[in-house]
Amino acid sequence: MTAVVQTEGLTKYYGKRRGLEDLTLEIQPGEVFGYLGPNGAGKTTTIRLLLDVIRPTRGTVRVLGGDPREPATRARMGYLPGDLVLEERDRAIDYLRFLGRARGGVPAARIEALAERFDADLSVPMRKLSKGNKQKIGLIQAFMHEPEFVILDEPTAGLDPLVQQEFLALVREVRTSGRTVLMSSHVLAEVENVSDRVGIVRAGRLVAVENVAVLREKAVRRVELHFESPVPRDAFDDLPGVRDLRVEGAGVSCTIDGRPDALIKAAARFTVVHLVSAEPDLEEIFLTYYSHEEAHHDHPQPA
Ligand SMILES: Nc1ncnc2c1ncn2[C@@H]1O[C@H](COP(=O)(O)OP(=O)(O)OP(=O)(O)O)[C@@H](O)[C@H]1O
Repeated sequence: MTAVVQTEGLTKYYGKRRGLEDLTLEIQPGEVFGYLGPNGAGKTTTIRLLLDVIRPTRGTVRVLGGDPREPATRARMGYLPGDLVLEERDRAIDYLRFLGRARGGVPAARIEALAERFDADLSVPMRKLSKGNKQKIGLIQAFMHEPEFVILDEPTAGLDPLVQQEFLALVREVRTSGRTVLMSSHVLAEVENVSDRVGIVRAGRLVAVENVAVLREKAVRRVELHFESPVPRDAFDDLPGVRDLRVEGAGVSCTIDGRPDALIKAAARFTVVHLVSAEPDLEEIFLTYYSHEEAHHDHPQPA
């Protein structure tokens, strides 16, 4: 199977300023890859290299098995830029039809169906659209020619929650059809529900690539259980992965590292009336990666 993205030692300097350093990454067909990092980390630089908007200082990049410089490769891709600029005088519908023709013909019904999903008004001049409504036009043009590989730079910026849900549903459909998505964000919550893997970039370097399922399993979560009648503390003492245990009457609360299996089995001996489990906070895991990286770079050990 040919990788959709394959980079080796990909590096970009803007003069002396580092944009991206030594990125080696593969993304496989049918994957949704979340690309995360704080402002200035190098996300947009990576995306522009994949699209041949800028050229690498060194290293190699292949996209869909080809050279991103080839128009034939570009034609198989969809792209939502982070700094979307739209021709202000045009109506959105005219702009989308124009792009559709330039891309070899996109059925009008497909444009209309996407507009309906995103509740986008295509009939007004684009200068009259709010930021969120402009972003919808950007998303429609990124998906409407059904590209094999969609690259989205901060796609959910400015979208209201309902439209965000619709967008995530569309990304899942694209994956189901075997196509591939790369989406960047500086907010983990925006990508974790839809991504198969997440790459974390910081200060121009890829710090970690993790399977989202693995991240979730590693994650720390807070759990509260309420029972029908008071439970003995020793039933919950020394369970693997359980810490910060508090038992007060019929209530038990604790923090779980990894799997909740031992706690669930201990609790199952009593009658559980209520259970609350806070979503794992993946931000904390990322902070762990970040601080390792910092320790490595900023405080080198003497040889
Ligand atoms: N055209 C440019 N000229 C000079 N430096 C640049 C240029 N574009 C990016 N940089 C620098 O490269 C580094 C990475 O920037 P990049 O835009 O790739 O980050 P990002 O992760 O996309 O951040 P953001 O979320 O803020 O868009 C930053 O230090 C930035 O200042």
